[in-house]
Amino acid sequence: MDTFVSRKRRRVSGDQAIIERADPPVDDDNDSTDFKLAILTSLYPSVDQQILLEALLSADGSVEEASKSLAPSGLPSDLPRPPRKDTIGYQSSLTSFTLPRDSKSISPNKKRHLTKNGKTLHLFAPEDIENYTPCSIVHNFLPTTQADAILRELLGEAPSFRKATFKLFEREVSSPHTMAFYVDSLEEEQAQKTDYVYNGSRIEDVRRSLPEMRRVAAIVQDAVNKEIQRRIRDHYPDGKKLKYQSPHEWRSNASFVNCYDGPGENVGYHSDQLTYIGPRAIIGSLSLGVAREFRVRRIVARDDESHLDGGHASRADAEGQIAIHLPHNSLLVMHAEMQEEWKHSIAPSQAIDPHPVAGSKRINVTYRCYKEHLNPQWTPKCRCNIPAVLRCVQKKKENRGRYMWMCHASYTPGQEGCTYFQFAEFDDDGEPPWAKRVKNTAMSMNADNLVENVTREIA
Ligand SMILES: O=C(O)CCC(=O)C(=O)O
Ligand SMILES: [Fe+2]
Repeated sequence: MDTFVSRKRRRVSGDQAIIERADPPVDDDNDSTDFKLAILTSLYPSVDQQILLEALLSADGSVEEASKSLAPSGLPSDLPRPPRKDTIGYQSSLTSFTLPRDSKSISPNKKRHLTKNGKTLHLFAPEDIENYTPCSIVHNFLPTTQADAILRELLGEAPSFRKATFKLFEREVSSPHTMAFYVDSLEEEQAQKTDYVYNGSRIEDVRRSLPEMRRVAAIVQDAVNKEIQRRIRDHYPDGKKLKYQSPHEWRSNASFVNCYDGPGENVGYHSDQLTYIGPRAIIGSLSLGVAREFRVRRIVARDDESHLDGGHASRADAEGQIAIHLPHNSLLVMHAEMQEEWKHSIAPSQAIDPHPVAGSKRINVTYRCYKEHLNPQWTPKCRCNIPAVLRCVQKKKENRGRYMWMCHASYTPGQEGCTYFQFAEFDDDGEPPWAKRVKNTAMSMNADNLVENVTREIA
């Protein structure tokens, strides 16, 4: 699972070599509100995020105080509770929203605030979603029987899913939902267990993709490649792929499967980790079972006031929270501009409509394309001798969009690490300087295998 919380990084003083600066020009305050909210969410999974946020604000940002105010009765009595709506088929907080007639051609990159007074814009129609967010959606994606088949297959797995845990100042905190990680081959399974590092630790429970997951992966792959081409043609400047976006076919070779059991389970605002999927990554995300709300919001640099419209708009309006309704059997494609420029979450809900097969559960499969040249055997290691994490500067205007390799501990709460930092270089196709070497090695290994097989056959 990706890091879905962040924290204030420790600052270390003193001169350092350029490649190991203690104070990289990055996101020093990296969304501490999101982080605090994630802690509160993990402590009070069934309490609405809005209520948690109110508690946090009333407590001047102190998680401890906010937690105290929430603890005795479960809910502070003077906090507003969002109204309950009993709309059939939708999460309760979803409301219909009519966009202006001329809205179709507005690119999501245009600086126009769609949300006002911090309100959430709710989108349902595919054309609105692709025009106003970095995502596109395909409803009724699989034949009905196949959607049910993969849902049943994964519901069979879900009881053994685990919450992602992370250490926070000597305390273990867990994500308010469960998940598991799947890869296609035995070789990949072994490499994942021994080489790959996520939030500073290795994943012990790496699973092999199940038969229906594999069949669906092939369909997802075709659909994602089509959606990528359509996006490039219809939405990107001059109909060209973005800088750092891969020109190669998108291939699904790993997936995280998430399970949200009941309305309270959720995942806080985050961007997916780029370490193994690279810059301008694309993710295919299949939703099954209970319909839930996927929220996205733009990342606004902390020192960038330009979005604030001369003081007339708030930061919340500049971030522009948008809710995308994800019904059963829908494929959401997170396009190349998503992870670097936007954050996403699954919001806790007040009420859900039970699904005939899944009951109270939503299952989500995020199909990912792990890059061979980002296998940890090739990427930089920090001074703790752990593969460095790849991050993109999001919150500081000055270096926004630049990539960097850094010690994982800088972003893992409660963990001590080193101060390793290095700007990451990629060519226009998102390939690091060592990519050619990786290709040559792979080619010579294939040639060796071929010779070995032929020799064996002759003998
Ligand atoms: O459940 C979802 O739709 C999103 C999950 C997610 O963001 C993730 O796995 O990184
Ligand atoms: Fe994610």
